[in-house]
Amino acid sequence: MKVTVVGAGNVGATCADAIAHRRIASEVVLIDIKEGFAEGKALDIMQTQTTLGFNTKVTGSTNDYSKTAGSDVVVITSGIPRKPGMTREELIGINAGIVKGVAENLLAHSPNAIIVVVSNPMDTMTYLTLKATGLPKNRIIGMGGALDSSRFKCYLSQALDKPANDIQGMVIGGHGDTTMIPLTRLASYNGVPVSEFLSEEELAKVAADTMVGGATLTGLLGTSAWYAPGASVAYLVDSILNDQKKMIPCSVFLEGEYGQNDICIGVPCIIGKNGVEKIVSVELNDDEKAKFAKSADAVRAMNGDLSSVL
Ligand SMILES: NC(=O)c1ccc[n+]([C@@H]2O[C@H](COP(=O)([O-])OP(=O)(O)OC[C@H]3O[C@@H](n4cnc5c(N)ncnc54)[C@H](O)[C@@H]3O)[C@@H](O)[C@H]2O)c1
Ligand SMILES: O=C(O)C[C@H](O)C(=O)O
Repeated sequence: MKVTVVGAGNVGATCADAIAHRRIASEVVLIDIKEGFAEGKALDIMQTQTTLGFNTKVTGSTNDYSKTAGSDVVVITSGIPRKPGMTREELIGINAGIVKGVAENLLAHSPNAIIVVVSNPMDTMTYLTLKATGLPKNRIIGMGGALDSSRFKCYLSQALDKPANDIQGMVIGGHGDTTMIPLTRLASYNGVPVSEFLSEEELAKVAADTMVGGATLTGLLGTSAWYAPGASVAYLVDSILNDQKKMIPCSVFLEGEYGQNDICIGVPCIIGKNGVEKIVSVELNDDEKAKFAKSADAVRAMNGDLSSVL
């Protein structure tokens, strides 16, 4: 199985590395516009083959899309990241043009690929990719909810002082500082609702920390995060390539689900070899429904700014 990752920067290279060393695909192609950059990252990853014990072939290319031909999955991470104090939404002006051009180049060489969109503002970039390519909605998946949910479980594990892998939880809604919806009501510690162990105030703090999880890291690092984002993309790609049918919150095109139409936003999905195989309808309470509608309004307003590229 072949995966192309566009953008050999922090997230793209970390994702390629995770796909290779976890043996998720037999071949990974990294591609970037910066001369020699993707080739260098690929060579560096290949030099971990014997110490990490994998056989995935990783190659790099400077803007030559013929090298990406026949990819089963393509991941778009190209574009600029935010700096401290910025929102993801402020990236739209530069990233929209990049994502649209990249998606067209990818499809010309891999007409059957499933596209995973990572570049921010991710929900709007996912919508743009869907509209610009005209591909069926099951083949366009925005990655954000997998990352936000892993941060949610990390903060829950710290508040509970319990192992993160014993915790279940999900974040839906937009992938934005104010649009994310950590579903604290449904989170559990080995099946026991976390509300049995944490007060309302403690749960509200976990939710608030989760929502600004990306901004907190951007403040600490001076640019946005890459280890958890890269690992989250690899987790999603694994579910596609190995037909794992995991339930992962992803930004996908809605046609009536969760009361929304003509929008890409985070909802729980079954992810397998056909991409989005099912959108799972979770019964939300009134407060969660109101938050989801508000989140969708904000994402839809951002989509309105795509008129110059669509
Ligand atoms: N969805 C998520 O959960 C999530 C998580 C982390 C980062 N991101 C987003 O991913 C994007 C990348 O972040 P990063 O930290 O890797 O940034 P980065 O600057 O480290 O890497 C981006 C790379 O894209 C390349 N690039 C730019 N235009 C290109 C083009 N037309 N074709 C090919 N490559 C091109 C650049 O040369 C650079 O190497 C940002 O928009 C960031 O906000 C999203
Ligand atoms: O925070 C960002 O800008 C990058 C990414 O969306 C993240 O959540 O880490």
